[in-house]
Amino acid sequence: MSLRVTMAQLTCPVGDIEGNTRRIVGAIETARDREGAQLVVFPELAVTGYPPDDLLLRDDFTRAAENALQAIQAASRGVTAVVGVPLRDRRGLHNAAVVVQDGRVIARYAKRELPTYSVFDDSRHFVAGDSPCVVDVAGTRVGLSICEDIWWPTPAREAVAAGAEFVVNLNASPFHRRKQAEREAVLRERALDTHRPLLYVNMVGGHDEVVYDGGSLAVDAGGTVQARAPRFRSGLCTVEVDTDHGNVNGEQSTQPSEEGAVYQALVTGLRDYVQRNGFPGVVLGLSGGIDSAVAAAVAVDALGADRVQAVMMPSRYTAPMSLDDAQAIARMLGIRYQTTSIEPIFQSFLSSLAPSFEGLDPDVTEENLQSRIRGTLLMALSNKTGRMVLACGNKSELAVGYATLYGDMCGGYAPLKDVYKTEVYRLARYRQSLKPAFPDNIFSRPPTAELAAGQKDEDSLPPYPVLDDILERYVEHDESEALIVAAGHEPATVAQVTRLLRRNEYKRRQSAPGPKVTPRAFGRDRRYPISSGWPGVPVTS
Ligand SMILES: Nc1ncnc2c1ncn2[C@@H]1O[C@H](COP(=O)(O)OP(=O)(O)OC[C@H]2O[C@@H]([n+]3cccc(C(=O)O)c3)[C@H](O)[C@@H]2O)[C@@H](O)[C@H]1O
Ligand SMILES: Nc1ncnc2c1ncn2[C@@H]1O[C@H](COP(=O)(O)OP(=O)(O)OP(=O)(O)O)[C@@H](O)[C@H]1O
Ligand SMILES: NC(=O)CC[C@H](N)C(=O)O
Repeated sequence: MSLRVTMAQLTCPVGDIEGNTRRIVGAIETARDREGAQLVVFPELAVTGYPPDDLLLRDDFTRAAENALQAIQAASRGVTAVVGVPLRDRRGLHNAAVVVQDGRVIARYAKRELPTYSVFDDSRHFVAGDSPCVVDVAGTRVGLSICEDIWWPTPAREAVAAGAEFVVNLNASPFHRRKQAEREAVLRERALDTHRPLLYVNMVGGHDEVVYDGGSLAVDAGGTVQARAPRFRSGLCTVEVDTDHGNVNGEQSTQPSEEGAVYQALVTGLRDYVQRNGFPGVVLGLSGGIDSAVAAAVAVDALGADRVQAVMMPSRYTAPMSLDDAQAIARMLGIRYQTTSIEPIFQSFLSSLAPSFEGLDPDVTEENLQSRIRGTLLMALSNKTGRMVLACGNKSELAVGYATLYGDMCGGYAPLKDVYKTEVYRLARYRQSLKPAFPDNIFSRPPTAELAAGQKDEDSLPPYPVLDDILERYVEHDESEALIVAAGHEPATVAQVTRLLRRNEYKRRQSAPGPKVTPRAFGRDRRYPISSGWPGVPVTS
């Protein structure tokens, strides 16, 4: 027997039940009429988008999602579709999949493994299912599973024990570096365990702090990937599942490089944040440094050059080279560019504060004032034009608090929030290889905040390759300080970095959201207390 199945790799914005229903109905019709599909499989919670978070606590929301099934049901004449939707039964609310066939609902399946780690919070809203679900589609028995289910052995094993000839898996699986390889390894393990083909259908698009990268997969019973859908692009991917031989026939689309995937995740995250929140464009401070240069390139690739506005705001500390480089970046990217000196405002602030600061030496206070003046000017431009401000800081800076609250941290979205400084350089090189966007200077100049005379980042912080390695070990791998020292880092440097990391949780908590691209991002993913007595900070009460 063989079954023609369309993996509907859709974009499903959270809360847009009406729009998602339209997209699902359209995909069912196209899959049936154009692709000749007998079965169409959608991503996890395609009706509501994922994760709807506490919208799920509202009866009116879950009822609207359930009502949407009527239109989807009606569209299923002559075909079978598996659609992700929250469903309530007498046990509570489930993260469910509904099977519609020929205008009728023929089965309901409740997700069994509810992830409550990383960015996921399924147990907060859902009750876990406890049994497999196998449906008959044109004489072939198909087992159902939802996202996290496939990362564990039991759900697929039990579906096969209940007669499934292959298993479909509905996903809302967020991107991070090397995630696709992790998925392929898990699917291989599951196929080898069950001796059945598996179809893995993922979502596409940016939702606040996560990005779905698509890349739906079809794996044969021997665990070999036989079809790969494009990454970061919505569309239909149709495969033929041969259940007699445990084989799958489909197309292999070209996959991006590791750097290309991270860059596309940033572009997708920013584009969808701006679109879903209705901004006409973005505005950013362009300093001539590498962070704002890469943020500007991401914005151009996400929105088009005409929706990106850059402002150079020089002070007495701005080197002529910074002005030249900022102008060159703006010209190469083709974006609107203006120069607004902060000097008169800075001068006026200093005069107003002079009586209060009498007898006190200049310090970081005066540095931060410049940054806050820039933030204020950018917010004024935002208010006047409707364009959202981009915060251009990177993960290394945010980790150690090397950023100014209400200054360079000001903004609605931070595209580089989960990108270490060393990765910013790699992304800049990747982007430059596609189409020149930056003058060579930005690769060779030592990073500087230019908030004081002759300032360099490395005066305050360890060299970025050292800093980033310590951060990755501490943040992503939870390594102890002793382990990081044993890996070859200076004890004093490790102590400095981890102390700064712990002390700056308050700053990160006030930072703009940005797209997760590492296995552990600040924000929804890494949840640490702000006030904490661990380790060894005595609590005074
Ligand atoms: N636990 C806590 N909970 C809540 N609030 C807390 C807090 N601890 C301090 N604070 C508050 O935070 C303030 C300190 O934070 P903040 O004012 O940001 O200032 P701060 O962290 O002291 O300084 C900002 C640093 O970022 C550097 N930097 C690097 C690159 C670029 C830029 C730029 O701006 O372009 C800046 C700059 O050179 C400086 O070293 C304190 O004065 C206090 O008001
Ligand atoms: N002179 C300036 N004009 C406009 N914006 C600025 C200026 N200086 C700083 N900014 C803004 O503040 C942010 C933080 O500055 P920071 O120096 O950390 O980054 P950068 O200049 O982009 O890169 P680098 O760290 O490599 O110098 C910048 O990304 C930019 O958005
Ligand atoms: N929505 C989910 O259940 C996702 C969990 C899964 N392990 C993933 O990230 O791919």
